Amino acid sequence: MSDPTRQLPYPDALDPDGLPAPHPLLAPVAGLLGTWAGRGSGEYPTLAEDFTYAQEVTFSHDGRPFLAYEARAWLLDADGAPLRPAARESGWWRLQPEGRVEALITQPTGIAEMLVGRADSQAVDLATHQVALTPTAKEVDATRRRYTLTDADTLDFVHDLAAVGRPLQHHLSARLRRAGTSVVW
Ligand code: HEM
Repeated sequence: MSDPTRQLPYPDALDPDGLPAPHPLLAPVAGLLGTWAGRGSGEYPTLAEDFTYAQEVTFSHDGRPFLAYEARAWLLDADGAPLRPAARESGWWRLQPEGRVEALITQPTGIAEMLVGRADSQAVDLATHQVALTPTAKEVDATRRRYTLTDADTLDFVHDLAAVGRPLQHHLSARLRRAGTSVVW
């Protein structure tokens, strides 16, 4: 039986100023470390209706040159109340010299994305390197993601999608606030 009070010898850190110190290659993405929450909206030409959603995103590290990434979203009704669980994903953002990023992100819908791109202290841009699909997953050809630190506590996110036979186009936009600041679901 595992003991829930047992401390991992190498816990993940959410705070860039805490211990372990972030690996130097994480410098361009240090501003992302922590938990973010907020709201977004989405659309796609195959969908009958646009939608609004809430999302929580966490970036952490264990001292090595990658971010652990986790995100979960749920749809909201017209009054802003939770409607049902939506997209979840988790993965690893591997930082390379000169702010180059290699990201691996998987979703429970059977989609595994490998993305490459660049980070500077203001923004991270990622675009598809490869997509792998389980046999029953929806067809996804490519995605493009931009994460912008509008200020130290505000993270804007835009996600474009080429899927189900449609060319790359807007799927999601969200504004997230650093947890502990004024979060609006
Ligand atoms: C915050 C994250 C996301 C939210 C809230 C979201 C929301 C939605 C919603 C509401 C739908 C309509 C189907 C349904 O009701 O489930 C949908 C469809 C879809 N989404 Fe997303 N999505 C997100 C992220 C993603 C990502 C990361 C991908 C791909 C890498 C993706 C790919 C798709 C595809 C392929 C469809 C199906 C389109 C179709 O069959 O017509 N979504 N999404």
